[in-house]
Amino acid sequence: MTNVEFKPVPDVLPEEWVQRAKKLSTTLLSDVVDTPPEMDYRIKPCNINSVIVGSAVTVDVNDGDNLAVHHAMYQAQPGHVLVVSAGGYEKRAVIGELMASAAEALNLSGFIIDGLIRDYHTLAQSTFPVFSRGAIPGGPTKNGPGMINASVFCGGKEVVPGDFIMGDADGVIVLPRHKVEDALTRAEEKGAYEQKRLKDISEGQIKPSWL
Ligand SMILES: O=C([O-])CC(=O)C(=O)O
Ligand SMILES: [Mg+2]
Repeated sequence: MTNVEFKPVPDVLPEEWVQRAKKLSTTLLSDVVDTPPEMDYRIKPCNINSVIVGSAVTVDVNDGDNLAVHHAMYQAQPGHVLVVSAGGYEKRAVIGELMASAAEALNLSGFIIDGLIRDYHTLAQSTFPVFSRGAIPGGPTKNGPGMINASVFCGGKEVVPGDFIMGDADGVIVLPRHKVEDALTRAEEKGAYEQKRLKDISEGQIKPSWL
């Protein structure tokens, strides 16, 4: 018996969305949606080069406890992002290099933690995406309780299981699935405009035409 509760695991994202998003950025997607999609700006990647795109598997934990995160890792499938609602707790880490290594071996897409991590030196050099509010030496308890795949708040944003998650050096955004197709198309258009502007700047046409 465990004191961790489970709800159904959401679908992964269509691979086409993942590939299109990986050519874009959180800033381009943020520019084209009407409601601010960002989590708290302090949730950042351990490795500045990390890019994460995937479908949210949510985990709700008590302060500094990670029992439910362990369970969620073995429920999730390749293409899932583990979104851990850890209440911004600042006295213990929720995961470290052992859990990140196991998640990578399971081909999960990465972690978004509304709390702290440890083993930062390793995670800062790892290509496996881990986003958090920072690092602390103290480790988690493993007592539970916890809830997997209920709607949660993470970094001030509601995350519904299966939501589109993207993170990069600028932070993490969350989109409900019904907004993704349109957002990708509009972000691609904005991206093409920005490429054109950069080319113009490099060729000496510095002042934008709209000014
Ligand atoms: O002990 C833990 O659960 C967290 C940790 O340091 C690791 O995953 O390496
Ligand atoms: Mg460790």
